[in-house]
This record gives sequence, structure tokens and C-alpha cells, in this order.
Amino acid sequence: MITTETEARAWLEQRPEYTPEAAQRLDTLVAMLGQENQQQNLVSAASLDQVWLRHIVDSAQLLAHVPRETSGAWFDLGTGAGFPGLVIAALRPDLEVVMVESRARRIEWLDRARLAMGLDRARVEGRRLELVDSCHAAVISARAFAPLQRLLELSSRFSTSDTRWVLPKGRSAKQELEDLRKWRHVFHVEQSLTDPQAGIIVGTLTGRKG
Ligand SMILES: C[S@@+](CC[C@H](N)C(=O)[O-])C[C@H]1O[C@@H](n2cnc3c(N)ncnc32)[C@H](O)[C@@H]1O
Repeated sequence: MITTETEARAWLEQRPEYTPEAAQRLDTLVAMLGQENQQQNLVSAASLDQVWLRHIVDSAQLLAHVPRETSGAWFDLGTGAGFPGLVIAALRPDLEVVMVESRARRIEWLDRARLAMGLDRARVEGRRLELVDSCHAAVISARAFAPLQRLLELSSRFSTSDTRWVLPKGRSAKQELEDLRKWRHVFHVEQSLTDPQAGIIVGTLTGRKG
């Protein structure tokens, strides 16, 4: 388990995606987030004291559950402050990372951060998810966006049997998966590296029952 900022930085440093350029992009994000959080409530002020643990590595750990050879679009739903979307884009600049976010000030923030970080292949889909055109996502992530059942209702149209879902779900991961009735899936729960109580739902969606 990663419990300190030092351990979080050390974990990142051993990731193959953590190039000098990626490190610079993440440093830019951390600096900008600290400033922007004084203008709008993006993340809790307390969490900024552990920003590498609570936000950067909490997001980056999702990469361990996605095959390295994955190409295509990574859809991050309800990106808000930028998590995990901006972190994934910083570490995998080769991927088309699509950050779906509906609130105007957050859309403006995400776009500004994306440009400052030099993320040419990432983009912000600044509207409600319900209004985004259907297309195929290679990966779908969503942190603190919606309960699992609702999340699948809203976003299964972006998924095929090849789409990898990676859903940080906090303490409710196992329960939400057990309660899932209407869907056929090959999901399981992985332990979060940043919170002993939290799980990440990982896997593929194979269809809807009935
Ligand atoms: C609780 S925040 C989580 C933000 C970020 N994923 C994180 O973990 O820090 C949820 C975000 O989803 C956005 N959101 C909620 N419903 C949405 C919808 N239907 N379409 C797009 N964005 C939505 C909100 O504006 C908000 O920024």
C-alpha cells in the first residue's frame, strides 16, 4: 500500500510511462491545480496536501489494469478536476484521451490545463455525457461519477466486448458489483494501491440481460 507522498512519487518513478516529459507534465498539473483550487472548488483543500497520493497516483494506478498495447480512445467520464483523465493523458500522450465534463468552469479549466501540459491528443468533450455522439471507446474510466448501475446505463453505448472498463469505486466497489443485476459482464474488483478500503472495478461488459 502507498501511504505517503514520498512513496507515491517513488511508485510513479518506477512506471515505464513516467518519462522526463511525463514528469514535467504532471508537475505542471500539480502547480496549476493548486492555483486553480483557490478560484474554484475542484478538489478538497485537505487532499492537496497529499496530491501525489490522493489524485496523481490514485489516477495513474489505473494504467496497471490496461494492457500496454491498447490503442484507440480512452474515455474518462465526469473528469471534473482532471482525474483520472489529465493524469492518463500525461502518462500516455500517444492515446486519444477524451474527457467528458458538463460544468462550464471545469471545461474551461480542463482545456487550459491540457494546453499548458502540451497534451495534443487529449480533448475535452464539454457537454453532458448523454449528448456525446456514440463511438467506440478502447477504455472507459470514471472516478466519483455515478453509481455502477447508472454509469452503465449512461455509457454502455460507448462499449464493445473489447472495451476495458477501469472504475475506481472507493469502498463500495464489491457491493456495487454484487448488486449489478441487469448486465452481463466479466468484471472483478482490484485492490486500490492508495486506499486499503477502496477497490477498482476492472473488466469488460458483454451485454444486457433481458
Ligand atoms: C464528483 S466529480 C468527480 C470529478 C473527478 N472525476 C474526480 O474524481 O476528481 C463528478 C464530475 O462529473 C461531472 N458530471 C456529472 N454529471 C455529468 C454528465 N451527465 N455528463 C458530464 N459530466 C457530468 C460533474 O460536473 C463533476 O465535475
